[in-house]
Amino acid sequence: MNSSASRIAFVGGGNMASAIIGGLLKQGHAAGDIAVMEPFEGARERLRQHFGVEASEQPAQALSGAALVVWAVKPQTFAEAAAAAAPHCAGALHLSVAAGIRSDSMARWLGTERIVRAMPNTPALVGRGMTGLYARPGVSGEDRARVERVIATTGEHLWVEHESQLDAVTALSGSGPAYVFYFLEAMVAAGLDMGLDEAQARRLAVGTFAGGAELARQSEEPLALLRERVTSKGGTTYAALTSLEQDGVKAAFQKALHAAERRAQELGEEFGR
Ligand SMILES: NC(=O)C1=CN([C@@H]2O[C@H](COP(=O)(O)OP(=O)(O)OC[C@H]3O[C@@H](n4cnc5c(N)ncnc54)[C@H](O)[C@@H]3O)[C@@H](O)[C@H]2O)C=CC1
Ligand SMILES: O=C(O)[C@@H]1CCC=N1
Repeated sequence: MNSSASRIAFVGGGNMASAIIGGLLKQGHAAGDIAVMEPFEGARERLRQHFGVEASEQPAQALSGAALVVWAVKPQTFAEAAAAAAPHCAGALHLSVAAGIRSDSMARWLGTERIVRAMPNTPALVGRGMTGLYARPGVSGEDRARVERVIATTGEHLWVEHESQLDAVTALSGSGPAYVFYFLEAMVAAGLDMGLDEAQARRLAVGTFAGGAELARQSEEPLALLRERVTSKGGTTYAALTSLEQDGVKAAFQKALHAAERRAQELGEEFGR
């Protein structure tokens, strides 16, 4: 087992851990400096084959000597994983991607204040992630910079000042890719109804989302103005947007994000004890 300042251990080796490990390796981090604690043999084997990293169900093996421990387990299993892992990660900096689990709970379980929470999203898999970060008071600038270096391998990040804001980040960008896919599914289905084939409809819908998002990114103008520029008086866009408004889609969408935020709060309460 290695022991070095660049050694990173993951607790949980599923989707999010894989996205971050993929980003680290692409940026030149040595596979030999990454280890994963993962209870399922199938998942361990996939990690070894795919990334060439060490994977073990034994906390001591996976965690000892890690300078950074990344928590990528479900909120429901965090407490159980922490009980097994805590004795083996003394002196480490901790980074959690779990939705809802508060840093207060982590500090209690792990006996340290060196905790940063992150809320990434799955476009991290292709280097286009958007991650919100929160550092517990007292986390040093050096520790923040270390976390930034890891997260930067998966895309962009932004810091929030208050931990409660991470629940909003979770609702907006953490869950957000699912909303994008949901709208894409609806656009593709409509395209099929109107006589396009699946491949054509998918290409048009995905290209439009990517292009619209890029235009918004490069523009400093209000989003409403970008929308109005598409909307000719008495034209097709006007017809579509009027139909959406009549059906209360914008209000329903905002309500949906509040439901996600509430669920993040509940996860923290239910599984942070
Ligand atoms: N999937 C997503 O879009 C996002 C997920 N998250 C958060 O990331 C965390 C992980 O989510 P996913 O990677 O999607 O889940 P996942 O189910 O793909 O991965 C979780 C892994 O943890 C392992 N595990 C279960 N019990 C364990 C234990 N006691 N010790 C160590 N490992 C254990 C499981 O075998 C599994 O491989 C969650 O807390 C979720 O809230 C955050 C942002 C986005
Ligand atoms: O659905 C969830 O709970 C996780 C957190 C954000 C995205 N997936």
